[in-house]
Amino acid sequence: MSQRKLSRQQRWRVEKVQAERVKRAEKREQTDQRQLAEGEYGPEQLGRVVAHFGRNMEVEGTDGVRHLCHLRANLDTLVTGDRVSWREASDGSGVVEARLERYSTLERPDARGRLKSVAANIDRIMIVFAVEPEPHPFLIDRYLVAAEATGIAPALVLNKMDLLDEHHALHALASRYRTLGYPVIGASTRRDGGLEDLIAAMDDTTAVFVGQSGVGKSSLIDALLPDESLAVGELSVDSRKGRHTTTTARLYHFSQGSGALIDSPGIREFGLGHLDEQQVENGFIEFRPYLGHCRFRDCRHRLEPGCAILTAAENGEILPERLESFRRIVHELNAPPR
Ligand SMILES: Nc1nc2c(ncn2[C@@H]2O[C@H](COP(=O)(O)OP(=O)(O)OP(=O)(O)O)[C@@H](O)[C@H]2O)c(=O)[nH]1
Ligand SMILES: [Zn+2]
Repeated sequence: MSQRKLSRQQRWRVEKVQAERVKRAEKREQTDQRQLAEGEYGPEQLGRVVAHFGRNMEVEGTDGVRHLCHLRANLDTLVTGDRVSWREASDGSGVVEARLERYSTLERPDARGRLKSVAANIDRIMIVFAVEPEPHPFLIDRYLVAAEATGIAPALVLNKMDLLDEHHALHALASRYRTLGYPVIGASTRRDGGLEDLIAAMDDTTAVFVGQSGVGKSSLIDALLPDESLAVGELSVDSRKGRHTTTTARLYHFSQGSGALIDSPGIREFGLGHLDEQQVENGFIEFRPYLGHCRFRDCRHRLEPGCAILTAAENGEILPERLESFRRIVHELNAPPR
């Protein structure tokens, strides 16, 4: 082995030449990769995230076919319901290149109490209540306020119509909400054609179903979706903190009509989280024309003189039941349950 001692200058020159070689090689590789990518991936196309697991997701193309995709490194995390631009690889998998702007998001607090998006581009929050368990108007109002705070239009679904008799007080309740401007859609999973109105009302929309336990959300969803679609949704995910099971929100298409549903246990619990006082005020849609017209700017609509909300209630423009719900929700905010 010949040992040649290089002068400092020689060594410097060799290093420089080598560095340039490395640089050229890197550049060539990048170009190769780009060419490879151009060749390997098809053209950009639109799609929708129908399930996601960290940086991997299922994307449904405009042809309705689902592809396992990964996310380009520089993109933020996506959520179910996101509309994306993606490209298909020769093996049927794909890469998501960009996210289209979201027109709505559903958020839930994470373990640390920070709000996190769980689903995007939802058109309707379907608040399910039922003939039994007997619905409490306060709870319906609570869901309505939470829905209004998202900017996503709520609708009410009165389920178990097969148990409803003609004189039932629920007719009055339904008409109260219709008068406020909310659609109230009757449904029954126990009656032929009992879901027709619901299917029609949800055409061309992506919805979520929320509502208290026992109102029949699972039964409705089972009846609306094609048989094979329910056994999915759970996936074990490795994270640095260890292995745990997460349940992702999933988008399903109805077997009839053109409606779709995004569902997960977390989404079903929507509406029970924290709201601030201003969201509560604004969540009572019939209060809106009066807000800002009270004598005191920080009026809380209790006993204050010159309160526009109280005056409207005295004049019959705001129902006493709704004012009562408002007070109860505000009270809960200030004295949260233990
Ligand atoms: N009579 C009648 N019963 C129904 C109807 N839909 C659901 N049920 C019954 O109501 C009960 C509750 O239904 P689920 O679908 O489990 O209700 P859920 O809202 O999913 O309840 P959680 O899973 O606790 O959130 C079950 O015993 C159903 O069989 C209906 O349209 N009519
Ligand atoms: Zn007031």
